[in-house]
Amino acid sequence: MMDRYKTPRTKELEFGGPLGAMILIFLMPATIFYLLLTCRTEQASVLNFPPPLPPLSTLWSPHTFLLLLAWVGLQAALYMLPMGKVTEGIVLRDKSRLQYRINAFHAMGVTALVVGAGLAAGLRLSYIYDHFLQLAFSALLLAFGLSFLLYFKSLFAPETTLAPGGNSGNPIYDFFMGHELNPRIGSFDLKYFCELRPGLLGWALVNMAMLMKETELRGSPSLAMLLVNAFQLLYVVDALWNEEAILTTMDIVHDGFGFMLVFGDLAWVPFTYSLQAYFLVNHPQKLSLSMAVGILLLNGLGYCIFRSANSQKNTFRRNPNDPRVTGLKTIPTATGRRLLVSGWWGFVRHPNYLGDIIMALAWSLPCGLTHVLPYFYVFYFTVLLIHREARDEHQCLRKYGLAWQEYCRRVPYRIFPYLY
Ligand SMILES: NC(=O)C1=CN([C@@H]2O[C@H](COP(=O)(O)OP(=O)(O)OC[C@H]3O[C@@H](n4cnc5c(N)ncnc54)[C@H](OP(=O)(O)O)[C@@H]3O)[C@@H](O)[C@H]2O)C=CC1
Ligand SMILES: CC(C)=CCC[C@@H](C)[C@H]1CC=C2C3=C(CC[C@@]21C)[C@@]1(C)CC[C@H](O)C(C)(C)[C@@H]1CC3
Repeated sequence: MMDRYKTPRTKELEFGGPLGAMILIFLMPATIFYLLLTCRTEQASVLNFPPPLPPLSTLWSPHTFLLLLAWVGLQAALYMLPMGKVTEGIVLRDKSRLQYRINAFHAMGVTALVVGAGLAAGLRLSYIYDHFLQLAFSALLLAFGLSFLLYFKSLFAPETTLAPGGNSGNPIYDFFMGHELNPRIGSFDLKYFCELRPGLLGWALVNMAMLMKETELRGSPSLAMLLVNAFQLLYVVDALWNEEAILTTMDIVHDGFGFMLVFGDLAWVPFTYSLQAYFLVNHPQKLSLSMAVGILLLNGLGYCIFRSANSQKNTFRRNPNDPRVTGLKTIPTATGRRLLVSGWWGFVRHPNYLGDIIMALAWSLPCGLTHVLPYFYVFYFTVLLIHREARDEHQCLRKYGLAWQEYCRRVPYRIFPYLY
């Protein structure tokens, strides 16, 4: 009976299959250290050979590792507190639905109070800047450790609970993509927890630490640093406020919880997304008021597109009869669900990605035009979203068939109008 709910073998492998997965398992950590080490040099030039990696005895610090564990522990404790509502995820293969607690925004409020109290008591956040490489190394160890434990756990998981994207039978590929879809310890959902809390809040905390360090060095924070902090904090707050929307993303619905997401959430996000702020500590930039206003407007434009496109689709998916979306044109599909073909989703096929990429540019511009390094996020993110868009199109074509082809005919551009 349960056999028909078994997750089928993953046939179409992504990221270049096991070899691609193996390369990424080495490349992702190497990229973090390359970026951080280059950023610490005076020239911060991508043309120079990167400085050598410090010896392991310098990178490993039990103190920073314990601090990292304490941070993740605090977030885990806040996740378990019975505050906020409980909601249901999408219907799973075996027709069940998992329950999720929606309290990331509350967790952020409590975290802000804890950090605020710490600062009042003399806590030096600039410790994070001073021990940035050690912290990144600790996060790397934590991510590898958790990924191995998750893969081991998945070997004993029922076949109905495996991830459609990470059940190839190749251990390296499945370790990377994630073998189990929603690994849980009791009601504690590890993927859902990691996706938003320790990494995203960690990113905001790292940015604030960079601002504190700059203030210690120069007496006051620069306009560029304030803009980077404000823009990225808005993005983090937005993600936590709209926590429920994450339950329908590819990461939660399709991808397992393996190295890609574990490392992405716990190490990649806090240590590469904060690169602009890290760069500004040692490479101060003069920003005129008119430039700052221009960048502010660009970020506002990106954010408006990102937020209204995401909200339009989420509102439509939750209730197609909601008055905010009833005026929009749609295409019926064989699944009974409809596709929007006007409004933001009639402009390009991924308007939310367009808004996100515009914001990415606004986050790097405060770092000036003299260095390429702080633009890493723009390059990486454009590649990530182009690849993600192709993965999503593939899944939508499978799901909606002819209706998807009709949508592509009526809305020909994927992300950038008239370009791509
Ligand atoms: N900062 C970061 O590092 C990252 C940020 N992001 C951001 O996360 C957000 C979510 O992105 P992501 O999860 O990739 O995907 P999307 O929110 O774009 O969701 C894609 C899904 O939307 C539905 N859909 C697509 N077209 C239509 C349409 N015309 N009408 C109605 N429904 C449609 C389909 O699912 P269905 O039909 O089943 O509902 C499709 O699978 C984005 O804003 C993205 O920019 C993403 C990755 C990394
Ligand atoms: C190959 C490689 C570099 C993989 C790592 C990718 C991950 C870093 C990203 C995959 C999807 C993500 C999402 C967010 C952060 C980055 C990762 C984990 C996200 C939490 C950022 C905030 C957004 O508002 C979001 C909640 C929509 C988003 C979800 C996807």
